[in-house]
Amino acid sequence: MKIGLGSDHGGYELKEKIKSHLTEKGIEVVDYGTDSTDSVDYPDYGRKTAEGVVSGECERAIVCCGTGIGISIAANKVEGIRCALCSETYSARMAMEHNNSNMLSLGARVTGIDLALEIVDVWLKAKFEGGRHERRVDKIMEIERA
Ligand SMILES: O=C(CO)[C@H](O)[C@H](O)[C@H](O)COP(=O)(O)O
Repeated sequence: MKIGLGSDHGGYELKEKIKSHLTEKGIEVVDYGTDSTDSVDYPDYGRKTAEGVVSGECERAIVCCGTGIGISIAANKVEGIRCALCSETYSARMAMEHNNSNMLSLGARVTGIDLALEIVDVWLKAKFEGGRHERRVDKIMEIERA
């Protein structure tokens, strides 16, 4: 599985930790930036990372900014993206099992590194349950086509 990663300056350090964490597990990553803590605009990186998922360059992606809010809002504007902002593991699991999210967002100024890495692991391990949830996710995607 290839995982995309993106962040603004506020999420840069967390993105780098996630990159090492995934690489150590043998998971391939595609890094869409940013490349330092110099101030940048989160919509640029939310969009770029989301487009990597939609194009198929990566299967799923993880984005980080200060709160995780701005970058998830930006990512969710890209057609085909379901980006879930999570600050605990239960929501991360549900975001896959029920919502079939293809992107995870984390707030580097909100969630500590150890918890953030646990959230990443839970989200990556979880599987979409389908069934009634498929109908609901299909309805979400219909909104984009309306
Ligand atoms: O987009 C955000 C909030 O929704 C992120 O937290 C950004 O990282 C934050 O706004 C950046 O703020 P800064 O004061 O420019 O570092």
